[in-house]
Amino acid sequence: MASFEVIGGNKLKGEIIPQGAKNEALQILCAVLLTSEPVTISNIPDIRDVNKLIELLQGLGVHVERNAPDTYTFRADNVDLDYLDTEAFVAQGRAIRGSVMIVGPMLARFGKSKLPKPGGDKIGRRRLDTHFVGFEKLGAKFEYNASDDFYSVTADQLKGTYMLLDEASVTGTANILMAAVLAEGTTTIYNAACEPYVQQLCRMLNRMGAKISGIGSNMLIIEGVEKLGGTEHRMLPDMIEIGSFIGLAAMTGSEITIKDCQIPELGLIPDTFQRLGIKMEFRGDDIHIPAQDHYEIDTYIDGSILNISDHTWPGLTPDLLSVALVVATQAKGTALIHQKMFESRLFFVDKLIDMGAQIILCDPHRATVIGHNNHIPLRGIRMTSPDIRAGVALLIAALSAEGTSIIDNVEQIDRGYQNIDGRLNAIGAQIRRI
Ligand SMILES: CC(=O)N[C@H]1[C@@H](OP(=O)(O)OP(=O)(O)OC[C@H]2O[C@@H](n3ccc(=O)[nH]c3=O)[C@H](O)[C@@H]2O)O[C@H](CO)[C@@H](O)[C@@H]1O
Ligand SMILES: C=C(OP(=O)(O)O)C(=O)O
Repeated sequence: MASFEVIGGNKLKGEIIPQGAKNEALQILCAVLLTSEPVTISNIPDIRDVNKLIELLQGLGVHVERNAPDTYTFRADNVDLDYLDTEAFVAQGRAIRGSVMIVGPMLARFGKSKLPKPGGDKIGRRRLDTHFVGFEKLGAKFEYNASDDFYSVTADQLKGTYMLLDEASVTGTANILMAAVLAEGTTTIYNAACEPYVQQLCRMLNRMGAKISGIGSNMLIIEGVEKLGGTEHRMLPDMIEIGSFIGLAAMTGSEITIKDCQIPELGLIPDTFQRLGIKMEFRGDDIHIPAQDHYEIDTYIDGSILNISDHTWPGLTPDLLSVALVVATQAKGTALIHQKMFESRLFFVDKLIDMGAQIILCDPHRATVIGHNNHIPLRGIRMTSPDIRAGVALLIAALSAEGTSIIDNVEQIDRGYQNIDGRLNAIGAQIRRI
């Protein structure tokens, strides 16, 4: 297990370019299984979860060519279904959450797929019912083997239908959509997730020959087609990384310009950090955060305490609440952080409390943060990164803290942030990988 030694208290200064979006990449990479023709994808982040998914695709027989550091061409013209029965596949499937999205494309194109319980963050219950109920509605036969946690689906020919999802699952919507594009007839997915990740997938599938309408809404209508062809696709910048950099700039009092953010795709993210008191300027498509010694949390019109909570898109993504929470610890004022979706994502606050933050963990979903207004700096300590976003929140805390911190288990951060130590050191951070 690798660790970061972080010397805190430095102000950072400079420009940073966000990586391509992790959660979009996991969907888009699975979609290459839908065609035998070449698909070229650019702005692919070089991070653990994405590289693991690329290895899984290679195991399945997908031909992978790296044209540039962030650009690959994939050709799924010789997929090996027997690979689904190998130990290597089981290990790869269990390692990441994104592996679940091979099921829809494999089912649609080859009539069968299976998967062990996928990995990903241990942040609470992460059920897959929405995915498999959706496949069943399209006519697939589903089996679950509880002894080895294996999910299997088979179908001769999927048939389009109307379905109302029990929840607007992000990966569930992507998975069902990728099955429906090759089904016979029309599928309507109501209560569909509509994150930019899903919108990007829809646009890519349409370029491959799919007929999807309702993109960006919670009702997707898909007219099935017989086959799909190759295409080119470019990933959006990672909105979670952009939010993390905004939080980092505020906590360390740094002046940072985040380049090429595709600001219209960020939804409520800039607004949320502005409500925490962070000043920012939109310069073309860049976000400039000036150095700020103090920032003050907004209140509601009636003076009551600001509540930052997650919601399905276009609400605030749950993946940024850990960063919002850490930012609030040095703001002037009080905020309630309410993580509605996941029940184990706020426990990392005990480390922030050890660092000197004033936080009351009200219950597994809610924490009240009383900001120090930068009068009392956090103290460097030794801590472990429990999940990807808590990991980055602790890194931000350590960079702002007085003294040295050690963060263990940084593989969790590497799952989603490309060369984070190198990129932050280039603008003045002191992070050593040990
Ligand atoms: C690889 C990937 O893309 N991972 C993202 C994806 O995970 P993933 O697709 O696994 O998450 P889901 O959207 O399925 O659901 C996330 C959690 O929220 C709950 N839920 C979901 C929808 C809803 O309307 N109500 C509700 O309570 C679910 O029960 C679950 O506990 O979306 C999550 C929610 O944005 C993000 O945190 C993950 O980073
Ligand atoms: C929860 C996340 O990832 P995953 O779904 O891959 O575990 C995340 O990206 O914050």
